[in-house]
Amino acid sequence: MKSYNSFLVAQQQVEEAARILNLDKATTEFLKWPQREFKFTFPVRMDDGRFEIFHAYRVQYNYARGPAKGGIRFHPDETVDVVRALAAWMTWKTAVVDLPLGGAKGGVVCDPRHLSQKELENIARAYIRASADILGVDKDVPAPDVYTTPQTMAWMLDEFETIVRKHQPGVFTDKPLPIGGTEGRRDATSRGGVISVREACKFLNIEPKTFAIQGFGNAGQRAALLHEELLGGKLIAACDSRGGILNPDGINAKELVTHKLKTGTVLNFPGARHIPSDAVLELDVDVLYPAALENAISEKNAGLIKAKIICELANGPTTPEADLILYHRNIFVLPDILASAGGVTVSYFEMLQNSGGEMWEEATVHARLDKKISNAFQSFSDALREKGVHPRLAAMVVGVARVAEACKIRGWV
Ligand SMILES: NC(=O)C1=CN([C@@H]2O[C@H](COP(=O)(O)OP(=O)(O)OC[C@H]3O[C@@H](n4cnc5c(N)ncnc54)[C@H](OP(=O)(O)O)[C@@H]3O)[C@@H](O)[C@H]2O)C=CC1
Ligand SMILES: O=C(O)CCC(=O)C(=O)O
Repeated sequence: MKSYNSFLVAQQQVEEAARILNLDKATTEFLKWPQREFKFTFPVRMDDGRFEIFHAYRVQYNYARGPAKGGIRFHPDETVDVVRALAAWMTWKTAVVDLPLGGAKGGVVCDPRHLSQKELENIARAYIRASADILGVDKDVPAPDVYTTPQTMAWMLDEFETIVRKHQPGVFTDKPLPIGGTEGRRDATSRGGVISVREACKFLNIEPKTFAIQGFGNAGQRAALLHEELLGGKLIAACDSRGGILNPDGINAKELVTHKLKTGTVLNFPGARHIPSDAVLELDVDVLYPAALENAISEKNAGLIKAKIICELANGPTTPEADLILYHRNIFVLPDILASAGGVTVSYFEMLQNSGGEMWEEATVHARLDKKISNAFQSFSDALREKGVHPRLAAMVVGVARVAEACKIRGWV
């Protein structure tokens, strides 16, 4: 099977957008690379008394528009190139939703599924001891990503504040509420995605009656609940890393979330039959939500996809070859840098509340998020119409143009 280097994919996407925008050579080259990247190696004491050595990264891709921003992932397959790609996509994502932020991402090579809570805490704190000097409200602001949670942010914030010896809640977002988190952040990624599906359905004149979800963690679970609640559709299939389930008559999203939280998997959900995880991508549904990892949709399966709309809650789930196949098959891709921008948008609201000592009502967060995503969809659909390119390229054109403009105004290129 062909393997993908996500960073090469991210660089190719910049080149394509730069060509449409007629960017000069220096600007294009500058935007193809991270401005700063850090590699950390640290020992952590494990529950059995041994020390284990962990490798970790933080990539600050571009900060022309504001402090670098993006999650920290704990995953066994993490590499510097994956983190670079994720940091690049954060840069275009914050620009597409027009936030005064740059893009960053971090990662620790580890498998949380085989670590205790104490070991995870030790890793989180060690990561901050290694990186504290490059983080800050006006430098770089992390958040959770795959296999990290608000609890991870709480440990990281505590370690950071112990080092700097003052309260700095805005240095981490998607924190638990009692230490400065915001209402509405936990489901913000999925809420943003579902809002973008609502806008796409108006744009395409489609009714989002049935949907399937690949990946059933934070983003996937909340998408299941919110699609049902806001758009009224029926969930027919879902999967996680252990396998998938299908029930064409419909799966109650709330019951499936409860089942997943109780048993750790979507498997054995009453009334549904088992299917391979990847089969969830190929079902005949109105909307497909990839909500797991990169490169799930490639030239291998793009020809088999039957969804009308693909809403990319995951970062980088579709390869460039698949983008073209889907475009020519008239399947509408809501690209990650728009569809998954709800999370960072509400993270920005959290930063605003932390700096002003405010606590917004949940309804305020939801209304402001809706406005941001709806406006971003408008810029994206304008670019689609004006440039006549496939959806990811249209979104990239919006994001890259804004970042390039900020670099130029600063006199960088
Ligand atoms: N959290 C956020 O705010 C944001 C997240 N994203 C992106 O959304 C995606 C999911 O993140 P999030 O929900 O936070 O992460 P979680 O760790 O909460 O969930 C990840 C899910 O993906 C599943 N998974 C992993 N590998 C596979 C596979 N091969 N096939 C099917 N499922 C798989 C996991 O399965 P299992 O449960 O069995 O481990 C888990 O259910 C990532 O791409 C992330 O970068 C994007 C924007 C913001
Ligand atoms: O809220 C954040 O800063 C993290 C968002 C993120 O990591 C993402 O959008 O991929």
